[in-house]
Amino acid sequence: MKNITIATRGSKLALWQANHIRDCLLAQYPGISVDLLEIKTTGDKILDVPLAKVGGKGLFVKEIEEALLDGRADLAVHSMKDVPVELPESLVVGVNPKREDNTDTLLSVHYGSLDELPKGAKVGTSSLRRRAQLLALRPDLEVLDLRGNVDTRLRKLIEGQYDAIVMATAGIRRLGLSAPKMSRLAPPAFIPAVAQGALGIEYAQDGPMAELLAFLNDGESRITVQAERGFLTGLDGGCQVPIAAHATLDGGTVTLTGFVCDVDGTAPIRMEVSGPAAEAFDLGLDLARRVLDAGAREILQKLYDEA
Ligand SMILES: NCc1[nH]cc(CCC(=O)O)c1CC(=O)O
Repeated sequence: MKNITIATRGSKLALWQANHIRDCLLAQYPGISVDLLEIKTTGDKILDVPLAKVGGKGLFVKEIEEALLDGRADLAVHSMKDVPVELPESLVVGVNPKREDNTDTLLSVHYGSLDELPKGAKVGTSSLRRRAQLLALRPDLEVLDLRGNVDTRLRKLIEGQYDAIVMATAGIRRLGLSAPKMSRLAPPAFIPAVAQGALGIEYAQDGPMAELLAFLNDGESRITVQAERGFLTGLDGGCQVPIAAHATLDGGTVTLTGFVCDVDGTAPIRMEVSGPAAEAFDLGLDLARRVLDAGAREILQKLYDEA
């Protein structure tokens, strides 16, 4: 193939990620050309409603998958965190490039850590997972909605609408963003979202992309993402519920921590499992079953009924 088209969202982060993969392709295959096709997704259009209330899975990928299915694009670069567990039948996310730091970061103008925030401080995030874990650690905080692209969120912080905001460390690093004070919110106290920090490349299963893109896959990233997505699959959860997971790989053994709690941070359920890397996805499914039996079933049912 001489010309390759990458479908991507138009946000700064999405464009950085698509351009990163474009650069990798150009370096690997001198002489090819790579174009970006920018696509506006439902998630990009609905900016005034908290994501948890918009509902539905795959808000950031559906229109992009349509471009893959009708041949307008050859591949799509996604934040793996935004990719639902169910894909259209003929498409696969067959490649996970090397993963960035998967933690969250607290950004603030005045406060260098969660402990330093004054009583009742306003913290911005629209993620139920971040909200719940913030409240579990600091029940006094006032957690407020915060939508928009990564740079919009940072602007709202600097303007003084919030005492602090929480964003994925990966997005901050990729865009080279900073705030006067930054501190990492990391496991075991603060568990990341499933697949946070990972990219996923989606393409038609039967086409030439699998072979062409194979060099971009990172084995360790693929395995940790598989374990975490197994957990998400077993919980039948989208990003609209407080679900968190964190996998690590040591030799051939993957260790997965799974976490579910109520939206106010109460009734936390945290469990861990270890097993062979080759069974990463099934380990995640197993852990989900155990977490459901330990009380997560009631928590999630309540949230889905309200949605
Ligand atoms: N839902 C938006 C989204 N999807 C992926 C990232 C961050 C980058 C990543 O996790 O790879 C973000 C922004 C954020 O959560 O702060």
